Amino acid sequence: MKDTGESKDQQLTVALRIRPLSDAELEESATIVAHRVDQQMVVLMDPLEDPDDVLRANRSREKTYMFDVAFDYSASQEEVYRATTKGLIEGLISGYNATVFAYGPTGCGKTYTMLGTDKEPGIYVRTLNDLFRAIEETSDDMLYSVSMSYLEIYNEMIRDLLNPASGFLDLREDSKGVIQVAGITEVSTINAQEIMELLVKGNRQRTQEPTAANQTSSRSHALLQVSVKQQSRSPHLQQEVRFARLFMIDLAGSERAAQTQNRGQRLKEGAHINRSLLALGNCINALSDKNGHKYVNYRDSKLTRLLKDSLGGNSRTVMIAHISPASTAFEESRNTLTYADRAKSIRTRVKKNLLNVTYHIAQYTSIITELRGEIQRLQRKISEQDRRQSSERAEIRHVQAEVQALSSHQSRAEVERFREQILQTFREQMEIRRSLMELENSNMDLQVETSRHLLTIADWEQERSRRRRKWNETREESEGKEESEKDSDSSESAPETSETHEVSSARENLLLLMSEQKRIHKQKVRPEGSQAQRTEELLPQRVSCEGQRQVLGLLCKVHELELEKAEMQSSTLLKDNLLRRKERVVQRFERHRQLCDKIIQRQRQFIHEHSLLVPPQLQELYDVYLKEADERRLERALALDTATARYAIKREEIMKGVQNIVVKAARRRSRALEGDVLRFPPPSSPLDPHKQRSSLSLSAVPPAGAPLRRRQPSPELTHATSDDNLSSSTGEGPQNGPKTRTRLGPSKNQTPRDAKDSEGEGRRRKRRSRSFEVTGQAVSNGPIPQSIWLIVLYPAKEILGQLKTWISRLKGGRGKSPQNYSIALCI
Ligand SMILES: Nc1ncnc2c1ncn2[C@@H]1O[C@H](COP(=O)(O)OP(=O)(O)OP(=O)(O)O)[C@@H](O)[C@H]1O
Repeated sequence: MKDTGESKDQQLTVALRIRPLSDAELEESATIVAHRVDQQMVVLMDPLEDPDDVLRANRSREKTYMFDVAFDYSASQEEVYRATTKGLIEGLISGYNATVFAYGPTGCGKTYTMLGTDKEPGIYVRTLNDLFRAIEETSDDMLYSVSMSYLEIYNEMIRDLLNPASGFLDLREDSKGVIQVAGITEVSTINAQEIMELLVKGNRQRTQEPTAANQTSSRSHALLQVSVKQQSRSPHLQQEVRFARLFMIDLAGSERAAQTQNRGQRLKEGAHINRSLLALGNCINALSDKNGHKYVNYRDSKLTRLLKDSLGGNSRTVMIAHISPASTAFEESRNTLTYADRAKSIRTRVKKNLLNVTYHIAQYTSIITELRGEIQRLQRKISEQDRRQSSERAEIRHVQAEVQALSSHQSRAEVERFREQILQTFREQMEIRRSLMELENSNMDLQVETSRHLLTIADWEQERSRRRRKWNETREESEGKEESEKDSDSSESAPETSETHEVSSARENLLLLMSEQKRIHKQKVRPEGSQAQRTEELLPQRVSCEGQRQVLGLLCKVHELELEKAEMQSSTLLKDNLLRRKERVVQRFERHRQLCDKIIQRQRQFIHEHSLLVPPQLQELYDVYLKEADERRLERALALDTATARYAIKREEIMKGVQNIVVKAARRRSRALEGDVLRFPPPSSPLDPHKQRSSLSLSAVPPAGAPLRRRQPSPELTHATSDDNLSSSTGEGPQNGPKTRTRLGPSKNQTPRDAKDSEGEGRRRKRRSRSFEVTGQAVSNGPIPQSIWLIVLYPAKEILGQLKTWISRLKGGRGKSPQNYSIALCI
């Protein structure tokens, strides 16, 4: 705050108030020695002066005092207030400090003047009322702020009367030299009623004790401070902010011990009171020194320190001195009048406290300057932050680039690792596929071997049955003949029934082959936890990059094509195998046909050389047989053609199916790898022949059923393959009638075992050639043996025609019954 008001000296206003005689004074028959002569003059008469004293006859017993205003007992509170304090209010709201304090001996009416009674309120209430009234009158234009504090100095200690619990407070002097009470309660309000309540509350806290001089003697100095701040409501460059404070002080009264008859605490209180009042008197003396050189010791008491500004500083000050008119209080009245009279000469330098425009502009300029400086500082800070952020961003970009490069390197390494895994998986699948092919081939060979051994056993059993039957028939015939023939029959023994070494060896081999087949079947079962399965499970989780998906997708496509190629090679091999077997069958048939030709030629030769007659029934049977043989030969040839065609079609379908599966798997995998979601079908084993192949197994294992259909001959082909041997040996048992079977000799491709078997077969053939008989009855009643069908499958027409000829000759040549003819056919 800058004090721009011009200071001017102002004399301390001193008023004197003479209270009425008290009841006690009246009882003491005290006379009135203090008189108010006029509004300013007071006369004090010495009651001890003897009027009859001649020596002092020229001397006046009266002493006259002039004050700014004087009141006697008839003066009302209102008059006192108007004459002493009311004029301060205008100055207060204009920015002038003011002080009103009541001074005088105990019981002379100081508290009465300042505080008053409910009916006759004192200066406190009236001042506050007028202050708030003035504020209210000008509040439309001006903005006010009023605060109040209230304290007492008791035994040289300061107490906050608005908050006594705060304890004793200290005095501090601020930088401008103004005395402040540290920690004092300062209540801000513009409500007069509220401030009155605070005043009453504070007065209740003030220390008052009865003494002999005053039943309500104040034992402390009381200071009520009201601060007023005022400024115009309208914003204006010339706006002033005024600030002022008003002290209203009710001092404790000086007292004489004899008068108050105080003891103990009261006496101690009186001593403190007198000491502080003495300090105040000294200050007044000093301040009233006309030369103005006397030192003013404000620091002697807290009272004088607080009144420093009021007595000698920036304040309009009013001193209201109180005296008793009674003669008994003459000394105190005289002292009071003396001090009051001296105080009149005290001059203060009054200045208006205000914040004016100049101060505002300067302040704003200062603030603007400070703000500009702050803005520049912040701008510099922002620039530094920007530079730091840009450098950090560059660093981040650099780190990101490094991380990206590293991650790209890692990504490449990861893709390479995946590629290796996929390659390993495909290698594994290829190996598995090769193994499966080998197993299938081995299985087929085993089946051929098994069929061959079964055939050996069946032949032996058939032969055994035939021998038994023959032996039984011979025995029956022998029993029916004459006794003369008994000798020859008795020599015939039962046929051999024990197994040959060949048969027992076939049985042993059969067992071995069956166990081998079981082993192969187990090997075909999918091993658990293969690399392919693990890769299949991990790959979708690992692949996260689009590039990786594309690379791995292409890799999968390449290897799917590789597997497709392997599949086709496998199919080609199987086809070649089948062709080779068919070729062997054809070769066997061809050898059989040649053998039949040879037999028929020899039979013709035999019949011709021996001029044998063929029974008619046999001739008819031969005719029927030749006719049916021709038809069946054609049907067989047609069936073979149809079977071949069907096999080709089926093979084609299987190949297409395999290709479709391969293509679908490739598309699915490509979609999975290239699509948003890398979805693989539920894990399945590429080795499990009973499941669909997995996504990664590609064409390694065909779907269930397909390989079996492809690798097993069709029903039509069964007759032309190894199953032909099996069915011919087991499908038609010996009880169905005589059965001939053609066994082929060892071929170029035969193994030693095959050669051995062929030798056994040769021996059997010899045996059959000796004992095999075909009668017309047997041929006509029983089904046509397949072996005979095989014999006549490829005979030339000429041979058949010749056969008809000699059969017809047999029928009509010798006239014998057909039953009596038997033709031994060496097959
Ligand atoms: N002008 C007056 N008119 C009527 N009664 C008065 C007047 N002045 C004082 N009295 C009465 O005199 C008595 C003492 O007054 P008061 O307590 O105000 O004296 P005091 O100076 O404050 O004393 P102390 O210094 O001991 O506090 C009170 O009962 C008061 O009512």
